[in-house]
Amino acid sequence: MTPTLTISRLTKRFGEVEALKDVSLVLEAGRRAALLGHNGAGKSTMMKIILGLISHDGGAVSVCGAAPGSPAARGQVAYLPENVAFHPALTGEEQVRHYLSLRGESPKQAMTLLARVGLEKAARRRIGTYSKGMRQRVGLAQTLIGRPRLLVLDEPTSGLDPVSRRDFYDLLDGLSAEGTAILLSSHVLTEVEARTDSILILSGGALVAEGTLAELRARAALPVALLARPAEGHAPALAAAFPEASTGPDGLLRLSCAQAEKLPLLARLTALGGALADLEVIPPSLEDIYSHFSRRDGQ
Ligand SMILES: Nc1ncnc2c1ncn2[C@@H]1O[C@H](COP(=O)(O)OP(=O)(O)OP(=O)(O)O)[C@@H](O)[C@H]1O
Repeated sequence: MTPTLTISRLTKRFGEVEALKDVSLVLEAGRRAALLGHNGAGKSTMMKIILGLISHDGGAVSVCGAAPGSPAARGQVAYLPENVAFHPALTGEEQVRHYLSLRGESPKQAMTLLARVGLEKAARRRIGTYSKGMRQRVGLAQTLIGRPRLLVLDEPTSGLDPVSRRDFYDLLDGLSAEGTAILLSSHVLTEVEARTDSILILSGGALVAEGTLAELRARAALPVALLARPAEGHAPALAAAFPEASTGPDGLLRLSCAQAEKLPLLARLTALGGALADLEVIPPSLEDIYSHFSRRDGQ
């Protein structure tokens, strides 16, 4: 089956700026990919090219087998911008009916779409009275018109509280289970970890990493930190046993090792028995992994 989105060796230049450099990726039906990257990394440029809003200089992009921006591609792709704006005086139902008419679809579907995103009860209220999370749901309802096979969502959860975010991702899970491919940009690493199938990191226009978080974690091979609390009166003995460790002002012994050396180090520490009051193992954080890959020149 043709992948929903195929990008090969994509390049885009704005004058002196190389916004995208040789980017290749494939997004299969039903897969959810998170696009991460620093400000100016090229995320919006990539989304605009996929949507057919701007042209590219080199390489190829195919949306469900069609060229971006062609009628065939436009019928299969939907976009939710970061700052979605609706008319505050319209009700949710009126707004979605309007979009349905613009797409040549029956406005009667409005309530079904709003129910799909959990807005059936508020559908007849003015959008001006909606919370940010509810407005995002109107936006998502609008993207579902015509059952697109690819959703492109630009920071869809920015400004949402944790519960609204979880609800939003629950909706996306349902859509991906039906075969919709989802490409979303985000700066919230913790949410994309659990709620997407793969992570794409753009840095300076290049795709520098692609995979599940577990794969990226393994590839980054960042050190693991261990914090050991000495038992009363055992701090000097512990420090002597681990000369490579540093002791913080909190009295904790700080050690760092490669992932493969973690168990031998733990064994050495636990062999000390009563000299140790507590031990904490701290794996590299999502931020550590992200900054490992997205480091820009000179940073
Ligand atoms: N129309 C344009 N004209 C000139 N330069 C542009 C244009 N659009 C984007 N750029 C440049 O291309 C690079 C990539 O920009 P882009 O907007 O794609 O980044 P981004 O990853 O979406 O950033 P952000 O997270 O801040 O939205 C930046 O250096 C930007 O200044």
